[in-house]
Amino acid sequence: MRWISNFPPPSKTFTERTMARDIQLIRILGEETYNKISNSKVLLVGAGGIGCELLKDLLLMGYGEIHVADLDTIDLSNLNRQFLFRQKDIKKSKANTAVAAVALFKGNTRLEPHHGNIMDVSQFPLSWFRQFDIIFNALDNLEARVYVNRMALFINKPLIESGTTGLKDSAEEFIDSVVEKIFVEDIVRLAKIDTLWKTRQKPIPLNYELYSKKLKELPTSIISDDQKIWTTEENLFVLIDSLKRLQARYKSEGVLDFDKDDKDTLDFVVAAANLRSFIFGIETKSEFEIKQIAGNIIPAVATTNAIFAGFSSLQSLNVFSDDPVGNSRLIYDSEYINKFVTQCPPLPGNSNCKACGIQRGIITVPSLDIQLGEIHKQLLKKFGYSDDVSIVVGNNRLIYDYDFEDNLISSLKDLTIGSGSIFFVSDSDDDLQDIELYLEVAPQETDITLTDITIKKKPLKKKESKEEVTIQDDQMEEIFDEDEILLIDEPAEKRPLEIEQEETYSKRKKSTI
Ligand SMILES: Nc1ncnc2c1ncn2[C@@H]1O[C@H](COP(=O)(O)OP(=O)(O)OP(=O)(O)O)[C@@H](O)[C@H]1O
Ligand SMILES: [Zn+2]
Repeated sequence: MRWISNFPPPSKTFTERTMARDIQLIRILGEETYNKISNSKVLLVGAGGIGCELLKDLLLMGYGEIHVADLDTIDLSNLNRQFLFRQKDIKKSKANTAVAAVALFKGNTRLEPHHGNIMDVSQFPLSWFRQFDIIFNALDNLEARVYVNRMALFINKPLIESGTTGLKDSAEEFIDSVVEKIFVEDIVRLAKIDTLWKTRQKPIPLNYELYSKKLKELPTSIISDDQKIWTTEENLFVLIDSLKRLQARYKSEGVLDFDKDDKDTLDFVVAAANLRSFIFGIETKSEFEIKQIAGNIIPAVATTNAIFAGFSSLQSLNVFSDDPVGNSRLIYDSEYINKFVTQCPPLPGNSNCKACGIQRGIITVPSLDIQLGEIHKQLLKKFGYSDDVSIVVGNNRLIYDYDFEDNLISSLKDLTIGSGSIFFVSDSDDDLQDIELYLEVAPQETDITLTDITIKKKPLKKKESKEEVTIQDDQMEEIFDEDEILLIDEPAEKRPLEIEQEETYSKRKKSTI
């Protein structure tokens, strides 16, 4: 990137720094996009691993206003990757702390933290979401993700989604090379960096040759002794044995997740952790003790979070382009061993999908004294449904269908339906598409209003044929040139367990919203 060398040297004051950054941004983005970004207001949901990265990225891109929402407080276990937080911040609100932490480099951006659950309708009603031009998800659970996605669909705002999970799986083809790499080569390299060991004990690489000679003499019974603190050779023995067991299971079961109650995965974690402790002069522990610690492990990789937060922020540039949807890309880890990421165009909606297969709109009422019957009448009139519809509110609470008219004379208040309730209307004749409506109360209005949407006819059901989303091979491209980002320098071959990989991949495609 040549422009860096032309760029003025680091300046001292806040204003100087901010100005310098803006000049840099204009050079990169062009004045038009720069202006659009600096006049945009965005919402970041989640201030965890990805959220901290994303907040930094969005600030550096020069967004005009950023709101950060998170329900949680900071935990000790967050500090390894949620780099905006320090020890002194433990127990404080993530949203408030993240916003305070970036004050030094926030430039001209206005920031607002919100400590709360994004699914809390009283704190975050739909009308609150409307103020934003773009919404970024940096969440760790499906429920909240699906919820924010729905809100974005109700108000037709762009949502940029991101997520990462732990380490990539590899075939673990060669146990020896795994042990050599992790416990010998990497340690030799680390030990050479003198500055790291000024105040700490230097790690000692594992003498693999020496210990591996002793392995044959060991009884397999040690594996079941979870109270004993294993010796170094016992740990190596368990590591190799568990790797073999895991390898065998991988062939039939595919990718295995760590589970503290799964002996094979626990043995591997205990042995690997103890060997590492031995190398670094840390006290080793029994399997029983490690089981308790490892039960809380969060498999998160800081660099992966940083990379995907980067993609997420860059994707937002498409919002300002002339074809936001057409230019957007799904970016995910590559199936190829020497590529880090792959991209493809956004997947088309699936008419069987609860998230994207239905129409969404807003129903506005002047007050909660309105009777359900009036809403029912408006629904039929506006959308053309026959009388035979069913109306469900929230999580599966049926409030009306053809044979259940009792509630029509009740007010919304009496039915305990309030602002933020979601109505799901389906055509019992299966003729017209289903619709989901978000209820808003607007005292300034005099009548019930319904969003202008055209309800289409339902496609005729093919017999049990599920719609499948497939991506053409030529739609997928590798995102970078090989020499730009090459994490592992092996030829571009498919991994040996190609078939399992392919299956996991197609499952993922189908589950993408
Ligand atoms: N309903 C919700 N409302 C607001 N914030 C939420 C909600 N659900 C989850 N969060 C927040 O989302 C954040 C998710 O961050 P977390 O670090 O757990 O996952 P991540 O960003 O995917 O990164 P990592 O993979 O490093 O764990 C958490 O700080 C959590 O409090
Ligand atoms: Zn969908």
